[in-house]
Amino acid sequence: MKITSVQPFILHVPVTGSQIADSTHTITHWGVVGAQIGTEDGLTGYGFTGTHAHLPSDQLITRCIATCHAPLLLGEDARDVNRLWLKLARNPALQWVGRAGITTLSQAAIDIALWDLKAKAAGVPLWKLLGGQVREKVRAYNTDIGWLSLADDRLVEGARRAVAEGFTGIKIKVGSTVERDLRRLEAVRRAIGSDVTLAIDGNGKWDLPTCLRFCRAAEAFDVYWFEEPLWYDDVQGHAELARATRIPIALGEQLYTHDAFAGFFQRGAVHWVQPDVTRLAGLSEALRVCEAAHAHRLPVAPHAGDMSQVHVHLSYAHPACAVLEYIPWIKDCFTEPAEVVEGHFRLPQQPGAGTTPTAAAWASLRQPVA
Ligand SMILES: O=C(NO)[C@H](O)[C@H](O)[C@H](O)CO
Ligand SMILES: [Mg+2]
Repeated sequence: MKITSVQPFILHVPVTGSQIADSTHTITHWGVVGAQIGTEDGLTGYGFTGTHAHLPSDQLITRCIATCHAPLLLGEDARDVNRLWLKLARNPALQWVGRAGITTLSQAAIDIALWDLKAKAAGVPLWKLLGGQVREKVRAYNTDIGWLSLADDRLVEGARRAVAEGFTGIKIKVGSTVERDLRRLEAVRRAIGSDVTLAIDGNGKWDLPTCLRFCRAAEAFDVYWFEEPLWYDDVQGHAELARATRIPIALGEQLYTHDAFAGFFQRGAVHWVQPDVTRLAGLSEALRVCEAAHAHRLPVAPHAGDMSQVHVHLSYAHPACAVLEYIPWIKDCFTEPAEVVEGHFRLPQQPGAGTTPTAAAWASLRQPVA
């Protein structure tokens, strides 16, 4: 299956309600920045990374795809996913400028497109290619009702709505002030009752004293996990917090390599592991993180950088995966949207990795790649 073309693309897709915010980011669109890989036998694979739709930095990624990674792929056999992953990740010049960052976001799009091709060539959904269904259902939790930009009453109303729609888990954002966030956490727990899992996500904003003060009070509300409480690379801080609170610590959406996860595993600084194929240079590295998490008996909850289009396949096929994030912004851009029915992700049926855009999205949402 010889690679004959590698074309970058950028789609900018509106978020729910025109703008959302967490403790660190305020965005109006999600960036689907990817690669379309053509082969001599007519199959086309699609892969993408996830961004905050900042066009100049999206174009850094597409330039990396077009000028750095594409020349390493043309003429190669698309089935050689492992060999090509190493060829790109260990290319001396590219390794020198970026073992983490633009080059890994660019490689994420390439690697996912190669897995899409592999599954399409086999005529099966990716979860089948990864070894088949290891669980009957994949439970969803809804993040799209928990933004920090929502007023208290809208937050509580959205939590109630998600539960009424069948979600058995939700996640709300924290990272404003301890007092405000505790008030919102209590109001949401009161509204949804004790049977719905309620996670919180700080997106790395607070320092350790603030987290310690918040967790002391927050433990009363049965918090399912505290996601990214501290700065993304702060292993020591997360290890101290993990020992000081009964609230499980979740992290991983900002980590670029399985080595970065290893540091948190070794220090007991994480309980819920959140790899993201769109940041980890693709599915190939995310699988290594899932294997490592499983070896440490830690559950995996992949981050929705792909809005779960690819992670729904991973979650059906890998024994370490336990629950999956639901953010619906981009699902209708794809020929098989990652859908949630009665609180669980539907099992994908189409051949491929769930990354094939619809003609309408391809035509209406495309942005210039250079
Ligand atoms: O942290 C997250 N999920 O767990 C979300 O990806 C971020 O909140 C969004 O990208 C908006 O910045
Ligand atoms: Mg998060």
